[in-house]
Parts: sequence; C-alpha cells; structure tokens
Amino acid sequence: MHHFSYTGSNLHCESVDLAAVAQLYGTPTYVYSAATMADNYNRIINGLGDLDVHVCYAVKANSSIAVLRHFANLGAGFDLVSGGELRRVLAAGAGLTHSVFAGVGKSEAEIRLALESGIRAFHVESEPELIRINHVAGKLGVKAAISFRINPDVDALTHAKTNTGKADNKFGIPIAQAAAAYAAAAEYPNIAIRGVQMHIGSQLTSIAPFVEATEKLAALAEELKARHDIEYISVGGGIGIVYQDALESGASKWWDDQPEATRPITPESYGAALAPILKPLGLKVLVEPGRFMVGNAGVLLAQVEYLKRGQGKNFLILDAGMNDLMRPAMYDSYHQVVPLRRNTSRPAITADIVGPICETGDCFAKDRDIQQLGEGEHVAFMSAGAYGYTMASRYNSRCMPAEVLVHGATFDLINARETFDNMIAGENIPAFLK
Ligand SMILES: Cc1ncc(COP(=O)(O)O)c(C=O)c1O
Ligand SMILES: N[C@@H](CCCC[NH3+])C(=O)O
Repeated sequence: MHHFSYTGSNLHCESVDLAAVAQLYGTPTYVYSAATMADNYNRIINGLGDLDVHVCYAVKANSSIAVLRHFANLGAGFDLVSGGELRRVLAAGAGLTHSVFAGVGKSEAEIRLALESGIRAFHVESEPELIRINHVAGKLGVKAAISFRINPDVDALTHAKTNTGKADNKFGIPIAQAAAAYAAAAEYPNIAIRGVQMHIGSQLTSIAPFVEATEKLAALAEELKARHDIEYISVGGGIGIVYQDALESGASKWWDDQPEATRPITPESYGAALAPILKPLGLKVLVEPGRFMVGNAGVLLAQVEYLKRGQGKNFLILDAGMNDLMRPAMYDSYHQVVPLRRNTSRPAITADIVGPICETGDCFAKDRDIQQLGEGEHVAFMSAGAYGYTMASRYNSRCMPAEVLVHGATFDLINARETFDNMIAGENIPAFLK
C-alpha cells in the first residue's frame, strides 16, 4: 500500500498537497513518503515472519541520508556496495553491526574503511578479492567476516540488464566451485566464514526463479554447515514492484488481475514460497530489498515548460530530464505520469513526454494519453523512489534535483537542489591554460 492519492482534484502524498511542495521547492524534486517506507519494511518482516530474519536495505536504491536514518530507526541494517554508501550510512547515525558489503570491485581503501567501521560481513565475489580482504585485515590486525556471493545460474526472468544470477553474469562464485572456494577461504588466517549469499536480479515479477535459486543455495548451505561456521543465509533483493498504473494499484486487487508472467511478487507470496525452504536450515536469514522498500514510496515532480505541437505529434516538454530519472532511457522502463491537479473537464492529448536534454533518448513516454497541460503546470512520475535520485547525473550541466520527505501532514527538505556555484566548485583551470 502506498500513500499517494487524489484528494479532490489535487495529488497528495500522505496528507501533503504535492502542489504545495512544488510551489515551495520548485522542480524537479523527488518526494518520498515516510509512511510507505515503514509499511514496506513491516511487510517484508511480516512476510518472512516465521524466520529469524534481518532486513539489509540495499542503499543503492535510495541513499538519502534521511531515508537511511528512517530505515535504521525501524531496525534495518544495510547492503552496501561502495565506500560512499558506507559513509552515508555512518552520516545517518547508524552502526554497521547488521550491514554487509557487496560488489565485484571492492578497492583496498573500501575494504579498510569497512573493517575499521565494524562491517558485519563482506559478500565476496572472487578469489582475488578474498586474497585482498585477507591482506587488508592482516595489516589492521583483525579478522574479516565473509560470505561468498554464490552465482546459482538461474534466469531471473527480468530485463537483460538486471539479471545477475546467470553463469555469464559478472557476479558471484559459480555454484559448482563454491565448496572449493569455502575450503580455500578456511585456510586464510585473517578470514572468518559467516554464511552464504546470492542476488539473482532486480524487478523480479515471477516467484519461480527465487524458489529455484533458494533451493540451490539452501542445499549448499546445508552441505557447508558440516565443515564451516555458517551463521546466515542471505537471499538478496529483487522483489518487483508495480509500475503500470501505479496510482490505482494501492490495493492488492491490481496484482490479482495481472497475468502470472507480469504479476509482481508480494512480500507475502515471497515469504510463503521461501520460508519452507529456509526454515529447516535453522540459520539466520538476511534479505536485501532495495526497490521494494522505496520504489512506490517516491515520486518525481516536474513542471511543464512547453506543449509543442509537432508534425502529427505532440511533445510535452518538462523541466525534468533523463539526467534526473534515467530508468526510461536506460531500460525503456514505464513510469506512470499524472497531473498534480486533475481536471476532468480538460481534453486528453496523446504526447511524447520528454525532457530538455539534447538526446533523442531523453523521452519518458511515447504516445502517452494524458490530460492536456500547459506551461507552469505540474506532473508527478509515479514509482520513482528507487533508482531515481541515486542514478541521476549532471548531464548537460544540470544541477542535481531536490529531495523532500513527507511525514503525515508535514514535509521536510532533506536535500536541497544543487546550485550552479556548488556544481562548479572544486574544478580549476590549470596554470598552462591561464
Ligand atoms: C547484492 C544486491 N543486493 C540487493 C540488491 C537490491 O535489489 P532490488 O532493488 O532489486 O531489491 C542489489 C541490486 O540489484 C544487489 O546487487
Ligand atoms: N538500477 C536498476 C536496477 C538495477 C539494480 C541494481 N543491481 C533500475 O533502475 O531498475
């Protein structure tokens, strides 16, 4: 259940009129609902209720420091993939006792920072990485806790760019080599084995790949338990969310109407399918959801610059571009676009919804039916809370957008819009050019 709906003709987030946010802070601006994030966290916990479960929220989905603080307050740990994410979690005032560090290219500096900050475990993706972690831990005089990320060679049946658990993906140790990798790890003096981990892909809309991969990982964990100190099994993230008609889909009815292949997984169906496989292991269970926790908890507000009437084509030109919300350009992703002020007496138009960037790919939607809108009016991109701001860039020398967090009837600016001065600061002209 998300907390975005029309009250009268105005789109609200919780009890806040989003037009008021756009008015006060301008656009493009991301707006997040604290209540939706809390609901999502609780649904994951309850969905897996039967297990000794800990949520490691995948920071890459939305790394705003206020959002991290919110999840830390709810009891979550974090799934990190860089020193930058680690520093943001510390800046949020959270410890790393329940946090894990993933990624195929951990640098020596990142490993050192994670060890010094008390990371719970590294999720190791190759033998050279293990050697490096052992080396850095030795220099610091500590033992590094590790789990291997296992590549189970399962097709997640998602977009080719978000499949991560097939043999030809760069991620993880092939499952056939796992037992040998653990045996080798046990010989390193500065390494302590803690568990097994996988992550097969993102935006999964079918439960079957989760089940297949979890069965493979659970069998491996069972085998390893006899020889190693296996404390937990981490099943990664990947739970898909609703993008199509997101605004009407607060209730579960929408999911039930969908054909099996496109029906997003619910935490309840996910828990019901995985718990019987995981429970007999008697291990702690980690989950690393990113998108599910924040995706439907955020929107991107944008303003109409122009309605351009082209040759047999309308273009609704916004002040948000692909640099602000990259998903449509990168994955052809669908985001519902709705007016902040709904006016049913207005005619509908069919238009390409585009941004100001000098790229043909700067197109959010092709031939989309939308209420006619003019200069200065506002729209919201639904389901933009995950991989929105975190994938934004300054392309075309545009400033990073603002971020706002709604809590009931109040809202706070949690990240101010970048200024031109800020964007330029730090660069300099070398002497030979002066
Ligand atoms: C290791 C790991 N865990 C968790 C996630 C979060 O995935 P999602 O946002 O699909 O839940 C990712 C990103 O795909 C990941 O690489
Ligand atoms: N960033 C992607 C998904 C990849 C998740 C990280 N491995 C998205 O916007 O949907």
